[in-house]
Amino acid sequence: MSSRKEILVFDNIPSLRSWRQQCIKQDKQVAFIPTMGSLHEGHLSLGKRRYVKQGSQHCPIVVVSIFVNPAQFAPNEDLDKYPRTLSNDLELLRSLDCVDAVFLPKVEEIYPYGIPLDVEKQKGAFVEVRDKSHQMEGKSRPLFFRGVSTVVTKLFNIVQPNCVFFGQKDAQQCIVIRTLISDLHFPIEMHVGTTGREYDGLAMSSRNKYLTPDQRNYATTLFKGLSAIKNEFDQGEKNREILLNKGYELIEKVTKEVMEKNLGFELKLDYLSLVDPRTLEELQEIEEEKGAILSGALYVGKTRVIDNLLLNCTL
Ligand SMILES: Nc1ncnc2c1ncn2[C@@H]1O[C@H](COP(=O)(O)OP(=O)(O)OP(=O)(O)O)[C@@H](O)[C@H]1O
Ligand SMILES: CC(C)(CO)[C@@H](O)C(=O)[O-]
Ligand code: BAL
Repeated sequence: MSSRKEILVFDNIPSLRSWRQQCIKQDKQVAFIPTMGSLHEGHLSLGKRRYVKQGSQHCPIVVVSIFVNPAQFAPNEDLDKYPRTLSNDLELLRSLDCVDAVFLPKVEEIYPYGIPLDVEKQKGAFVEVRDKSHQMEGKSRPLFFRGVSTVVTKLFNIVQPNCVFFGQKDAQQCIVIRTLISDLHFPIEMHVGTTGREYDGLAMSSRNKYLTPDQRNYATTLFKGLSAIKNEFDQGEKNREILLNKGYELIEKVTKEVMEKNLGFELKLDYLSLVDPRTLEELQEIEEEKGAILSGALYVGKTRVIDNLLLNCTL
């Protein structure tokens, strides 16, 4: 019978730090996967990818953090009801058999002055990645990337990882973090894992737990819209209007269907976006060699589903 690797659980900064010091003394490199918990296969694939690809010689130690970060939630968002499933998360991580430590910091330790969601009332140090945080997701969630950049900076300083793993599902987040690593001179190598999807294409996400069975059936609408656009791009179309119209048409058709069926919820498209992967500027025409990030957000009832597809580019 194979014995499972024990996972160390650190619930405060000093204990994590003193363990990390031991790793440094032993010259052991650390891989780090920050999460907000409520883990699913999408998260786990990030861990497996590190394990398989990097191999135990590169980063033999894997640390996962679970922290629902209040600073990235707007006052009208779902901080209070965000799924928290710690014992299940720990069990899933144990089943991976490649995670060495889990970091579970408390809100009071990460934000010693408290963290009111009203930004005017916040105190202390915050981190902004300007010019990469106001487009796409940032347009709908204006302080989201300030919250993400701040907590990721704090976590990087505490964990001191050699390499970090983020998911393509949050494409703009990957670009913001890459810029943060470079501009703040963190000696960290960043890796992006491809989006883990359900059998029907829906991007795995902790928030999918909010969906009722009827809503779940229609939650693939965004992915279908994005895929219709990508299909057109793959056949040679490069013009924004023609491309995006393919997506709008499909999403509008399904939106009407949901309304007519009177299912007790609505589909509401928040945005579709087609941007330059470096500048995040909206594109009128895609240049073959530069490619584009195609992304969007769709409300399925009150649940906001996001997704993206890369058109001839990487993150
Ligand atoms: N389907 C997925 N495939 C690959 N990586 C993912 C997937 N979903 C999330 N991740 C990545 O896992 C990390 C932690 O994400 P997080 O804990 O916010 O989960 P989430 O499912 O994205 O939650 P939410 O529903 O709040 O968006 C991030 O780097 C995120 O991009
Ligand atoms: C990177 C992150 C853990 C910061 O809270 C979060 O935004 C996420 O899970 O994608
Ligand atoms: N994965 C993104 C976390 C959030 O939407 O808050």
